[in-house]
Amino acid sequence: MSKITSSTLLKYKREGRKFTALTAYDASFASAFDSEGVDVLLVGDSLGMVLQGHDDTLPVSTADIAYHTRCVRRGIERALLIADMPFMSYATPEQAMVNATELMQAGANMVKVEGGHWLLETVTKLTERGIPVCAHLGLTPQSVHVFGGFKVQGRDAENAQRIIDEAKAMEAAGAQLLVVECIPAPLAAAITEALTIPVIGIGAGASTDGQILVMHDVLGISSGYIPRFSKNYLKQTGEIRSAVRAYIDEVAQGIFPSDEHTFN
Ligand SMILES: Nc1nc(=O)c2c([nH]1)NC[C@@H]1CN(c3ccc(C(=O)N[C@@H](CCC(=O)O)C(=O)O)cc3)CN21
Ligand SMILES: CC(C)C(=O)C(=O)O
Ligand SMILES: [Mg+2]
Repeated sequence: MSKITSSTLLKYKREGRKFTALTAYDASFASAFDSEGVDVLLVGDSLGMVLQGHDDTLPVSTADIAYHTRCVRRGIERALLIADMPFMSYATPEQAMVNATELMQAGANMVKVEGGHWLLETVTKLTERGIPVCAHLGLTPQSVHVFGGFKVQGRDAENAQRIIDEAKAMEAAGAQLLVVECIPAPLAAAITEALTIPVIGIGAGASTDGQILVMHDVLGISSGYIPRFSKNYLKQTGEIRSAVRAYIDEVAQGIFPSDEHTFN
């Protein structure tokens, strides 16, 4: 079984084959998701909320992400493994290089960073030095206190255009993947079409190249924030592996996300 790389995902995009991503934080879930065929696993800083019980992702450290990345790495045979860089761990290019190195050496294949124009130099420097980067635009949860809540982004024309410009600039700077979170579906569709690199959506409609969800939402065990765009697949299947297969199948067939999981 050949490993998924950024080239594989680029090929999927060209072929119009939708791919699936899930968060994972330990070896057992990672192995189950990987063996059922999830293409991308993310050690998300969402672990600050779903594992640690915080109200946001800001308390998460690079050491936390590195620990869970080492755990998830041991459960993977096929999937691409992305590690989130936590809040303030990439505030300068120098900090980014030190902390991204820690995550790559913990077993990540790629690191993910939240932000737009201010982050371009960092994306270029990481990529030049051999660290693949996934960019993250739209609702970037590390900025929740700037946004004033977990709110849909890019609703007005000016902000929508800024996000499109930032997406193109991220690709030009060397980003190999892009996550767009909580933006109107037409905006996500425009970004997906404008970029060569694959775009993964969460709360961004059905037109992106791939979909990602937080595993606790898919398995119906989140408390507190349960985003409207997520779907509990355990409820309809009753078994974890079947739930994951249902998620993969619905993404592949374009059934998920439907209108009820989409902002317009
Ligand atoms: N369990 C879980 N699932 C996630 O998807 C997730 C996390 N945790 N933690 C980190 C971030 C935070 N995220 C969130 C959390 C809440 C909303 C939310 O409540 N959104 C409103 C939209 C409000 C509006 O219309 O502007 C919603 O109804 O979904 C969205 C993203 C996404 N990520
Ligand atoms: C929701 C995804 C994209 C994420 O960044 C996380 O889980 O931290
Ligand atoms: Mg994250």
